[in-house]
Amino acid sequence: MLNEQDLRGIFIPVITPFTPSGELDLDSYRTYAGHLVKQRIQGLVVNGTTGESPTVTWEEAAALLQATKELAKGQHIPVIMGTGTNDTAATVRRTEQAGLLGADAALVVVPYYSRPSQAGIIEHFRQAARVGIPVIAYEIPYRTGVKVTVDTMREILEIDGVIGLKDSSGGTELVSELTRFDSKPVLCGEDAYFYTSLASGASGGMLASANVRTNDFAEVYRLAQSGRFLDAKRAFDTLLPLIRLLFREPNPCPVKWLLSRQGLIASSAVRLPLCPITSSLEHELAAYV
Ligand SMILES: O=C(O)C1=N[C@H](C(=O)O)C[C@H](O)C1
Repeated sequence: MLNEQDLRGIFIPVITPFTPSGELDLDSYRTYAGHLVKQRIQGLVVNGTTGESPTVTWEEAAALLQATKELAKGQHIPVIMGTGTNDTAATVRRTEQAGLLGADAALVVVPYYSRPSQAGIIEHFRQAARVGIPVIAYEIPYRTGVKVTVDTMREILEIDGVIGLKDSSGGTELVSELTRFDSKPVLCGEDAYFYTSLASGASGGMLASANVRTNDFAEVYRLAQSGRFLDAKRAFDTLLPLIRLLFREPNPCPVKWLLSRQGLIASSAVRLPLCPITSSLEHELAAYV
């Protein structure tokens, strides 16, 4: 199981490879994730946004978790599983199942679509944390449709069993306010803000773009951790053009295209409503193959 102290460094939200006809491609997954576990990373996240959780079935996610656990075991890399939905009871059930399947922690997104009150959001996390496996809260208002305030997030982080936050709020208010008072760890989940978040108190990142040039992201983290912020910024600046391309069209379509061109997965297929990337983006991304 993961604890607060382990929530530092680079965590990779994995993609879910499909065959061109849309079936789960576990052979590709093993090649790709087998490559990732040899990089300078501190954890893997299955069934996150990058893993196309809205269109991956729970049975497929369970198969991915099992494959990931097998690959990560030898390297002692923890595996986190996305279990959050917009239904508290379903989230609790999934978090229980993730624990039984051997996940080291659950990533629980702020409940989306129904736009609950701040009190409802706190209660959602309280119930998920009661399951007994470590919970990482995930704030991503541009996807959920509801914004968690700093005070609410402070309360969520005080819940026993919640070990930290993945912050994709697209700013530095949460990370800088929360870490001012010795809070539980905050990981950056907004790739273009990675350096700024580290400089504002983040303890690492959970970053889709770190699927590519993984060790360069690890180096940005290492430099920031050793207090070499100018060097960290310079290193991060070299990654920014790639990050911008990877988020020009919906994540994870560009990342999958690049991984398939690098030969790590057999196909860049995505499930609708996600679409293959445009040829103009392909053209620009080709420089990173
Ligand atoms: O899957 C994730 O975890 C991430 N999802 C974000 C998103 O697609 O909105 C991006 C972040 O890099 C990691």
